[in-house]
Amino acid sequence: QLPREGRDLPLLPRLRALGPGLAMSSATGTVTVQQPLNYRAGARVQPTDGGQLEEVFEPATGRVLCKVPCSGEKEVDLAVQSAKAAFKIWSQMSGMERCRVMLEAARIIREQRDEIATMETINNGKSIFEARVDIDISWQCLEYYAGLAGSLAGEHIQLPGGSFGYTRREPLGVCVGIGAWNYPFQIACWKSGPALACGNAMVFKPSPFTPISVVRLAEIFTEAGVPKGLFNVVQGGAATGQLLCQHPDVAKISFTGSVPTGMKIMEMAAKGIKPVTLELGGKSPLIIFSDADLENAVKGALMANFLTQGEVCCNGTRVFVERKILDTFTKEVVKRTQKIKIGDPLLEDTRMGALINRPHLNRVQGFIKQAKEQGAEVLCGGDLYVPDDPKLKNGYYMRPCVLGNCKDDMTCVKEEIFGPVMAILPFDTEEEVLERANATKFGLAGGVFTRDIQKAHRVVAALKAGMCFINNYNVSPVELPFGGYKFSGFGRENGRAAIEYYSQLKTVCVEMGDVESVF
Ligand SMILES: NC(=O)c1ccc[n+]([C@@H]2O[C@H](COP(=O)([O-])OP(=O)(O)OC[C@H]3O[C@@H](n4cnc5c(N)ncnc54)[C@H](O)[C@@H]3O)[C@@H](O)[C@H]2O)c1
Ligand SMILES: C[N+](C)(C)CCCC=O
Repeated sequence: QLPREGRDLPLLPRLRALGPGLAMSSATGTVTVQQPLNYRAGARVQPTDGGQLEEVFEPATGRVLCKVPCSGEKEVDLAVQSAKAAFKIWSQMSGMERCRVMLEAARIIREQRDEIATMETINNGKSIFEARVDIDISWQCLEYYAGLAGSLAGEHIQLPGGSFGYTRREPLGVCVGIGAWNYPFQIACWKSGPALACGNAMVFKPSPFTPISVVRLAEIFTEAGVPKGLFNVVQGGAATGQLLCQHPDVAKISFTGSVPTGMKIMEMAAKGIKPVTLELGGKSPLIIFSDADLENAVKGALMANFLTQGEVCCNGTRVFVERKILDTFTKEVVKRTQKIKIGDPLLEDTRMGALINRPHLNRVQGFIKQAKEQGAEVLCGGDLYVPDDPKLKNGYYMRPCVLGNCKDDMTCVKEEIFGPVMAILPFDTEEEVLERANATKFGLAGGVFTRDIQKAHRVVAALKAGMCFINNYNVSPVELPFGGYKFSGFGRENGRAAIEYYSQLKTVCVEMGDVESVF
């Protein structure tokens, strides 16, 4: 374990300290994590009151990477106090000063992209190919908000008699970020980017399944020059998350996770009148019209379903296909799905790694079993996959699955599976498909493939979803706001819109004449 602050160590020893060879040469099945994974006041620390130990797995092998103590009340309070102290300094800096520090953080992430991606792959199980993209999106996010930091401004409003008013966009204070396990590093950047740009401090709690990479982000912020304590990490599960949400000095909660947990977060936030951002689950529709470019539509359907082993909130898992092209489209989708290379996620040519853990893999398998019982036809995949490499035999792999003969009332069509399972549903008319696409409690995303430009815009305008794609799916430029309708949550991440959710507006009314009193 490293008692010293991360920033005092040169790069290579720091990477090695995470485990033998967690550098570019890391191989699946070789890493163990020894350093503390809490981060407070600019350094890795052991929690003062770390209770229950959570085992953290390497999904590719089923090995235990480390055991992480869950933070209790005292540690949570120390992290919040550390953030509070740093907030006093950071919130007084100009936007341009914050911009420079954040740009430096983005630069370091970019420079260390491969090492961070390796760490993410080892802990999450997604392919290294995808993890690198996640890290690219992460530094781009910090770069984007660094750029906005210097331009945050209020407005001046002229009033009668020379009086005037103006508005100031002010930070909220200590923001809490709570993350899911599918995009651990990226989620932390999507939250800390706008939060820090607006002048806030943050305490972040990653999922107990993926506690590792976000601590590296904390170190990078410190190296880049943020005040010590501006970005802290506490580890733990629901109990630690509750302590954070209920802490009286926390001004805002930004949550990414499931709908049931989102409801609990909102209840806790309501008791403290704290603003919340909720990035929740989905069961999004992808509509393929018969005039679509078939090649692009097929590629789009795979992008909409199989990134990160299907563990993606905005996945277009209900693929509505115009009946005229149902057979051609389905045949092609099945053919390409069967070709997806599954296996060791650190190998360059792997395109699907391992699911997050054994219980989740079993849950996904349960959905497939139920789909069959309800009359769906497994057109390909859905079974467990055991790689030839003996070190991977206890990993959490399955073959990506395409379901045919699906009906709207089947569980596999109604519920978020959060695994590599695509449901294909035929449709006949635009009106019908829109009705069916919107018949869900969720509203995170949606997509349409067509060559008819008017139809494309008409359809996305009618979709009740926060993030819509025309002729593509699951691309995520950081400039575009991302977030849900209905049970998929509210608030936005990315884009200028996120600034609204990490700042508050103060209005100042200035009298230039005498007071005209009514008394
Ligand atoms: N909309 C988005 O941007 C987005 C992105 C990624 C994942 N998700 C959703 O996340 C879900 C999968 O993630 P998950 O399984 O980690 O979700 P989850 O709700 O189980 O956990 C999310 C986080 O909340 C914490 N938590 C759990 N109970 C809590 C409580 N009572 N109080 C405070 N914190 C608590 C967990 O420890 C974890 O850090 C899926 O539904 C997926 O769609 C949404
Ligand atoms: C980067 N993606 C693919 C748009 C995923 C965003 C986060 C959702 O789980």
